[in-house]
Amino acid sequence: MVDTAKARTTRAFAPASIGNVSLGFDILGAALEPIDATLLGDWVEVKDADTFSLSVDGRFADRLPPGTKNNIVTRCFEFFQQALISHNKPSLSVKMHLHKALPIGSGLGSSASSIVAAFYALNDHAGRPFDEDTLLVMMGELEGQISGSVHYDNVAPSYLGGMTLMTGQQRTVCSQLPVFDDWYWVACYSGLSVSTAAARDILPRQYELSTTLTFGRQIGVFVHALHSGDKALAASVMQDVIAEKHRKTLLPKFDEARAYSMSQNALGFGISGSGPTVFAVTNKLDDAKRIQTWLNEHYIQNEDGFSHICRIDTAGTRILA
Ligand SMILES: Nc1ncnc2c1ncn2[C@@H]1O[C@H](COP(=O)(O)OP(=O)(O)OP(=O)(O)O)[C@@H](O)[C@H]1O
Ligand SMILES: N[C@@H](CCO)C(=O)O
Repeated sequence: MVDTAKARTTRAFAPASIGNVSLGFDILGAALEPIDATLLGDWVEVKDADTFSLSVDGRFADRLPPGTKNNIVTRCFEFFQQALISHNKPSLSVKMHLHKALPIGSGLGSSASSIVAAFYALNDHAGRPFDEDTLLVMMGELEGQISGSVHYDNVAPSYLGGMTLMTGQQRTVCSQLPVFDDWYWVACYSGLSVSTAAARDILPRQYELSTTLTFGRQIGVFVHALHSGDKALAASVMQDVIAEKHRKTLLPKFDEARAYSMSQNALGFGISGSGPTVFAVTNKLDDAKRIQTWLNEHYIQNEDGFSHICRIDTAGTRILA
């Protein structure tokens, strides 16, 4: 029996993220940190208890599928327990709580944020039996179960922070890239919900050779530009040749939002993950504020929508007091 007076609690926060970042479909992601210090992401608490339970709260908790079993956090717990058992480690006797701050199907890495916070909190509570790569592979597996395909471009930046490039390897699953700390990222969620699986289904199965050559060139040039500090060169290749023209049909006012942002000196503009959140990159706060105001007035479709001016979050998932 757990002595409730001595029950330990571990709480982890995992930030929102932009998957793809326009030029790196499925292989490039970035974590977001609002400049007004809003905690934009989910947090998960793990507490010693005799029997497992999951409670939820937060602005978007009522949009979660009903029932503990249907929440991805419960599946993370079951997966983690199984991993402990198969590595001959002591199993956990805990209950969990999810604070759901990110809207579901938003393009802000909502399921990834829950998954990453859950695994991080469980691992920390268990005395950190699993290393970074092992945890990341677990996170990718669970993200794949829920969105229909394994992609790390939300879980990796949310976990590790910064901008992450997936390597395709099981060890050193991703590399962290340098970021320009004077760039602002205006992220605007329209309030609609777009399922990642559906937004993947509308993409072509095959692409023209010229498109694949452009995709390869862009990612190579972008990584070089980040490492050499060439901001203009980096911005010049932030164009989506894979998903945008297909997915923007799901996003009312997308073309107008892009046109306005580019007219206000945006360095880049694109769909965050599978949408409907869009992002604009600027190097001046005034430009970011004008773009944010326009997006608030024209891109947001209902009362669920919101926007934030962000920097890249370099801390990633962290323990909350
Ligand atoms: N804790 C959770 N957080 C988010 N989605 C969850 C959670 N638990 C279960 N789900 C379900 O997982 C599915 C997630 O779908 P999807 O991958 O499209 O959304 P998402 O991860 O919120 O999207 P995005 O990455 O674009 O923010 C939804 O059907 C949702 O109901
Ligand atoms: N890379 C994924 C991210 C989903 O958030 C996609 O675009 O489908």
